Amino acid sequence: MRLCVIGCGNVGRLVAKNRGVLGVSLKFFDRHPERCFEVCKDDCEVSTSFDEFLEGCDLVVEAASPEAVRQYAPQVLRKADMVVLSVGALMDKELYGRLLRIAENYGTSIVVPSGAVAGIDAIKALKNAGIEEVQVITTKNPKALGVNVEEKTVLFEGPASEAVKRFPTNVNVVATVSLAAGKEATVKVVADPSVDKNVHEIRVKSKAGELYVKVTNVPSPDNPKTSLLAALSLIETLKELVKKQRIRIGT
Ligand SMILES: NC(=O)C1=CN([C@@H]2O[C@H](COP(=O)(O)OP(=O)(O)OC[C@H]3O[C@@H](n4cnc5c(N)ncnc54)[C@H](O)[C@@H]3O)[C@@H](O)[C@H]2O)C=CC1
Ligand SMILES: O=C([O-])CC(=O)C(=O)O
Repeated sequence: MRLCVIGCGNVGRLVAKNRGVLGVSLKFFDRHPERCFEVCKDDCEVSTSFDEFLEGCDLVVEAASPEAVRQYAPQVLRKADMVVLSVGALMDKELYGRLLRIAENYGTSIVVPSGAVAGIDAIKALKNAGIEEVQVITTKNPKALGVNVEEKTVLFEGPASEAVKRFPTNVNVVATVSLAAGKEATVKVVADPSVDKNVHEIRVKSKAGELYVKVTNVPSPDNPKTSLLAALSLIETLKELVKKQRIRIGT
């Protein structure tokens, strides 16, 4: 199995480290190819042309940016299944619809890992009973959010589709929650100098009950915006996709 990864940053590096566990051969692409040469050393391939990168891929992982989803997903889905981490891009209804149509026509799939949040399994299940309300509060250190504030400050309040535009590489989770719920989440983004974790609180009200989930994530050492859990969630998703599972746990 050849796994092709767009993005040689923090998450791409962790995929490379887990190559043995996944039992795949790896090929990387990044607009900064030097990052891929650093990640790969001698034991994986690096492409500097996207067309060449796509050749022979069994599964493609996007671990780059929402812009990369817009740029490459239409081409990828004509050839292979694609795991998308920059889920915020899918809040664009036109792009979302277009990608689903391509996937339908070419028999491929888009896979969205739970990423930096928990509870996606229950949200999906609750959707079957009808979801009335979905809220997400994301709190991070100001440095992770790229702002300089001295005290706890609400930076944004509004719908998920606006939140992902304002913070494209900080709140992809609100898109994942919205897609799982089939309803756009209302979002609050908070910068708090007293926190050194990436905290996401999810509240869902449904006819089958209420859900409150809080994750307090350790940031990745190489990119404080991205929780370690997001990369670990991708690794777990990839294990399920590349290896024949004799048992599947969770919805
Ligand atoms: N779904 C989720 O729960 C989460 C998603 N993420 C997202 O996952 C993605 C990867 O995260 P990290 O590895 O921490 O980011 P990173 O910034 O460390 O690495 C991203 C790499 O992708 C490359 N890249 C970006 N746009 C590109 C493009 N258009 N074409 C080619 N290369 C491009 C960059 O040069 C960089 O090397 C980010 O978009 C991040 O926001 C992060 C955390 C949680
Ligand atoms: O990793 C996190 O805590 C959340 C994040 O950056 C995102 O959703 O884009």
